[in-house]
Amino acid sequence: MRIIVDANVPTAEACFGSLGEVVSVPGREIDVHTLRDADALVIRSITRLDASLIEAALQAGSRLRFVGTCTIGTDHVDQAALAHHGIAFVSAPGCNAEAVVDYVLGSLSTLAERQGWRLAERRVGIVGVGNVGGRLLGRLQALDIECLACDPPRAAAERSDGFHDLDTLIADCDVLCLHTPLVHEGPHATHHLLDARRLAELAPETVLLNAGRGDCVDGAALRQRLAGRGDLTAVLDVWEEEPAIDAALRDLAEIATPHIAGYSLDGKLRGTHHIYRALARHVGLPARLTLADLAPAPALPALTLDDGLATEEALRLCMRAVYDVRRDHDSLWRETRRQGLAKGFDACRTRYPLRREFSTLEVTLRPGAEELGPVLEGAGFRLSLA
Ligand SMILES: NC(=O)c1ccc[n+]([C@@H]2O[C@H](COP(=O)([O-])OP(=O)(O)OC[C@H]3O[C@@H](n4cnc5c(N)ncnc54)[C@H](O)[C@@H]3O)[C@@H](O)[C@H]2O)c1
Ligand SMILES: O=C(O)[C@H](O)[C@H](O)COP(=O)(O)O
Repeated sequence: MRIIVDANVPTAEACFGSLGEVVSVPGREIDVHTLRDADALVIRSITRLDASLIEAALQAGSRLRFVGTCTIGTDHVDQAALAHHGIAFVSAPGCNAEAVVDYVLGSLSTLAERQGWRLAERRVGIVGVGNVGGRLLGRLQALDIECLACDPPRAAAERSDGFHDLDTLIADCDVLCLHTPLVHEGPHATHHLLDARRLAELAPETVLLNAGRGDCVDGAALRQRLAGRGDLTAVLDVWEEEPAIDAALRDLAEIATPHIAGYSLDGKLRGTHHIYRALARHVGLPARLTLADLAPAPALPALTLDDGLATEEALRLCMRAVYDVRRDHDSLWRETRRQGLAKGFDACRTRYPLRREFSTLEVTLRPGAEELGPVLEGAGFRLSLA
């Protein structure tokens, strides 16, 4: 069996090598020629697998029977076209959700420090309360931060009154976090969910964070609002037209990163392992590797805190010890200037430094520092007492 795997999938050979011959190809270069000799395809979100590519590959003699994406998002794959041709499709729901939540907490904590406010004073609106948004809600509530949730599909399916509509979040929240999938059609379409009208309605000083998909926000309208009134703070991880992003919007965003919110090693390995198990099942072979076999021990497994740190200071210190979002902002800035927008954006992603999740760090509290426990645990760290 010939398995084409995106070159940005870690541990590909270790996992898929036991199931067949692995051919590594950069995700943006996977085309009809690559697929002609493929039995299985393992991708990430940058490979656009549309109906015309699938049909061209099959007409060229491809034996493709399985497609797996090691990602949460699936908008890059025409699932109906795959089903039409009897090709199995599997994605990895939730695989990097914890990493996205780490990114959001790290970004908010950085803004709070720069702009002189406290996280606990802000009301956060979460749009899209699935694997990512649901975990974010849980961690923010554990930090005693007031949250409003907006998820019309869930509200309808669960007949719950725990959800609010988007306009309520826009009117009542200081921070708006977008974690919606990209959906083009239907009653809950998300393309330009934040359009010019809604962007104009955001109150001055609002923080708008998008870690869902770039097309969920009208980028040109956001650019105009930021350039014109200059009274919003934007945190953007995802962009329209990736990798050729809007340079002016990059410059106006307070935190601008190259679609890496979910790029923890842990998240990538969960995605790879999920697809490895699915492909093994598909071909009737055993999947002997466990997730624990793939993940190395963290470089920073533990740290100890003494008495004397203010709560938000301690939180920021622990977060940055594991993951500092400012590094990704700086690298997007540097590489897109040095190499041009598209090349620089992709370079940041393909050469992404090893990043672990907050839960890989054990924080030991010395006597006198015990009161930091609930907040650190709420943020996702493991705790022990000295
Ligand atoms: N930036 C990154 O690195 C990164 C990483 C992972 C996922 N993502 C993106 O985030 C999206 C969400 O991830 P997830 O794991 O939470 O997915 P999920 O499918 O578990 O949850 C998505 C939620 O959004 C809700 N939703 C759908 N349409 C909506 C609308 N119009 N308004 C409000 N809510 C709506 C759904 O009901 C669902 O509960 C993914 O589809 C992916 O595109 C980005
Ligand atoms: O949907 C996802 O899981 C994320 O957006 C994913 O982390 C994006 O990374 P990529 O697939 O582009 O490498």
